[in-house]
Amino acid sequence: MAASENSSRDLGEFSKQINLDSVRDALIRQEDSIIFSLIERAQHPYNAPAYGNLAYGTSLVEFFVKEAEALHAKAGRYHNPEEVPFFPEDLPLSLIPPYIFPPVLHPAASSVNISKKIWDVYFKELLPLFTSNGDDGKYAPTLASDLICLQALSRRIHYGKFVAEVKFRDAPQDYSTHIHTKDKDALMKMLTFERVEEMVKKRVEKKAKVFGQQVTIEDKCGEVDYKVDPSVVSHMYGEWIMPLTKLVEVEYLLRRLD
Ligand SMILES: C=C(O[C@@H]1C=C(C(=O)O)C=C[C@H]1O)C(=O)O
Repeated sequence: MAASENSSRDLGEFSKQINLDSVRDALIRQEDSIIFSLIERAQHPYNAPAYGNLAYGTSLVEFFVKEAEALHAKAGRYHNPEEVPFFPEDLPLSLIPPYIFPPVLHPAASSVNISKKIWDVYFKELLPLFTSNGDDGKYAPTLASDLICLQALSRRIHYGKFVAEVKFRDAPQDYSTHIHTKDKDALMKMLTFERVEEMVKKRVEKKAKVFGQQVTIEDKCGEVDYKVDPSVVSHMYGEWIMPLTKLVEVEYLLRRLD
């Protein structure tokens, strides 16, 4: 649909329809993208030369992601408030007319960007957990898979802005008290649902089992070999993906009354 086709009435209606169930459904759907992206990347070993500095001070991965983001920017990817680039500096303008996304978020949302943290966590913590040691020399498909992983993780983690918005709308007075006093701990406590987090960890472990097994015509008995260790996926969610999503929620809420 072109920009001119989304009427302001439709945009307003959509903005009102979003609720905690719908944002949680979106997060559940994004689990599939994240797990499939990890499975794709795990086909290759760690491939250290893709991440080391090249002679002129950058790395192959930085070059690859910057160039890819420039192309995606031209195609309008970053008009979408769900998409946050890793290298926002000097991105080219979009060549296509903007699609007008429903104005769900507070305008200060655009200043919430934890891409650098996500980048560091992905390369320092996550990648070594689900790839084998070694170097197969196939850096182009390796980096293409890294890009998909990074984008899926970033979209999920920055989606915390939408989660925070619906939580704020459900209890504006309670959140406002802690926003005024900039009480990050109190905000973190209010937005945390441990029971939901336990369900997320169990579900992603199950999805990693279902999506990551060798499918054969004959039924096989005995040990199943998974493409990515399901307990590692659950661990990643518990240690990094959910905490970073909550960090985005807190950062968004702190700016919600600006
Ligand atoms: C995203 C939410 O906020 C928090 C973060 C969660 C997550 O990242 O999956 C889950 C539960 C909450 O502690 C939510 O309430 O659904």
